[in-house]
Amino acid sequence: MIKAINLTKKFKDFTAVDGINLNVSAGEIYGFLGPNGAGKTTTIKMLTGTLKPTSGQIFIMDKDYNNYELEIKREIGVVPDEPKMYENLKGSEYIEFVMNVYKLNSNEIHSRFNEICDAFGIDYLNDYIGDYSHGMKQKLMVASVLMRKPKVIFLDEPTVGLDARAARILKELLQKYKSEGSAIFFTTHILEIAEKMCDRIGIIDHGRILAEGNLEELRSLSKLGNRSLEDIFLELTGGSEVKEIIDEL
Ligand SMILES: Nc1ncnc2c1ncn2[C@@H]1O[C@H](COP(=O)(O)OP(=O)(O)OP(=O)(O)O)[C@@H](O)[C@H]1O
Repeated sequence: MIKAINLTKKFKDFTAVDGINLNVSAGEIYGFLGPNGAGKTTTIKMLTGTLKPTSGQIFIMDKDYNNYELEIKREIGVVPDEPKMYENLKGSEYIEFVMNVYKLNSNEIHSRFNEICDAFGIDYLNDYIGDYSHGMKQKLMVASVLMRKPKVIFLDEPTVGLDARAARILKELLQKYKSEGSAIFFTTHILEIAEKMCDRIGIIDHGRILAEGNLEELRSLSKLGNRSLEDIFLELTGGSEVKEIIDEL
């Protein structure tokens, strides 16, 4: 469902993403981990068509971005790291706008949207988005994407700003969509979430994928043996000296 071949992004002479390959299937949750500045958001922006790759190819549902950009954008769901929404619209007007853009008018979509709002406790649709907190915007953004039940869903650090209940609901919803065949690609800094939710995990640093696989496969790559994802992550990304740094403080 999501395929990237030799994907590269350079900003002038700095290479932010360096020839990565990705393959995410239907019914799979793929977690993309990496330290700050590793290249996660740049990758997601390329996969979702908001940033043009310097080189490489992207296929979404077997369609090449170069030939089917609009069709792909119509099909995918994207929850960006910052919920950018029209601040001068009310929540209800924003949802009407999204429904018009995507030409959605079925009872099914309306009732799914209402169910997601109930689950998240979104009871502020009559207020202006400009007055929402980050978490309130994030929940509305997630609802506006998931109501469409996209077959391919990208989320950039989706739980940031969500309270524990909303984060739990989001995790459950993603599991449900996965079980119904969606391919889900998300970035996170919360290793516990990746450990619990992902079928496969890719660890990126300095624009390159250092390791990829399920937890067992990542463990077998680690010199440390049967360790947590946090240990593996720190070992691979050069953070294993953390303890020594703390000890010296
Ligand atoms: N438009 C840009 N122009 C120049 N450099 C950029 C641009 N966008 C990103 N970069 C650089 O590319 C690198 C990767 O950035 P990116 O935002 O993809 O990292 P990230 O893994 O998402 O980090 P974080 O976890 O901190 O969000 C960083 O060094 C960043 O400064």
